[in-house]
Amino acid sequence: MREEVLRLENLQKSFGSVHALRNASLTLREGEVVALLGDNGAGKSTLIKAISGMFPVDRGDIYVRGEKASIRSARDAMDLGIETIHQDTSLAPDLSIARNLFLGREPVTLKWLGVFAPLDRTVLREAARALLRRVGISKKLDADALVNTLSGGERQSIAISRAMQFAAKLIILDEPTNNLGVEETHGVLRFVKEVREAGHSVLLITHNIHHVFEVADRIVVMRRGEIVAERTVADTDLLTVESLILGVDVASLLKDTKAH
Ligand SMILES: Nc1ncnc2c1ncn2[C@@H]1O[C@H](COP(=O)(O)OP(=O)(O)OP(=O)(O)O)[C@@H](O)[C@H]1O
Repeated sequence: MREEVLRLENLQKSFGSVHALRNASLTLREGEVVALLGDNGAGKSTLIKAISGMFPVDRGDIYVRGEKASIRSARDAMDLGIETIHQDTSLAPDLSIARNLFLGREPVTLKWLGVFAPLDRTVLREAARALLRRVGISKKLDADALVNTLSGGERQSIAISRAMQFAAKLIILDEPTNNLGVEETHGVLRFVKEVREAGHSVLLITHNIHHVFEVADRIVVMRRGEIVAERTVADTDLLTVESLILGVDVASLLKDTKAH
């Protein structure tokens, strides 16, 4: 069996009287794309915020590659190889696309005697162009353009490209194709597949079930803070997944609607 990348054991989180997470347990393995599904308010964002260090859980444990982890900040999560792209993702608006893609990890040139130059703009620009080509957004975007000149969808593509380029083990994508055009959406889905082939894992939150069937290996469904079902994509179908999300038998609902 493949190596375990992340294991959540009985996570609980309440906001006042709202139980956003109730004993949520989940395991993700190397090279696996898991789609986290659920209706509005099911607890998906709360779960990924707990994994990405945005707030602590009230109870429960998180294990990363078999070791119990204490994730108290986004930095802790990144140091453990977990990168999260949130819906309201933040880039540095006054810097270029190229700078944003490599923020904090700018390529350096090895000078003779082993001295590193602080930032090689030529290498940076070329690496940025190659990355934009891979995501399929190179036609429209110039690596030197400032991020504050981009649309919301374009910014999302840049943030996703950055995470996919650098994430060590696990990438969490929160509604990654929201606001994206057709070409950008295909670029992101293709990139998710590539990331899996390279042995990384992806936790994908989306309301688009068609995307789930295109890229995910496994589906995990949440309702009212609980994980209520897990299925491999190969062993399920659209109607079953919709029924699990809503907690009703969608097939018989459709039959009843036709009968009336
Ligand atoms: N900071 C907060 N303060 C109070 N309640 C919160 C907070 N964050 C989430 N909740 C509540 O916790 C529950 C789960 O919310 P969460 O955002 O995790 O759901 P979700 O599955 O991500 O929903 P959506 O698909 O609409 O984004 C909801 O009832 C929500 O109102």
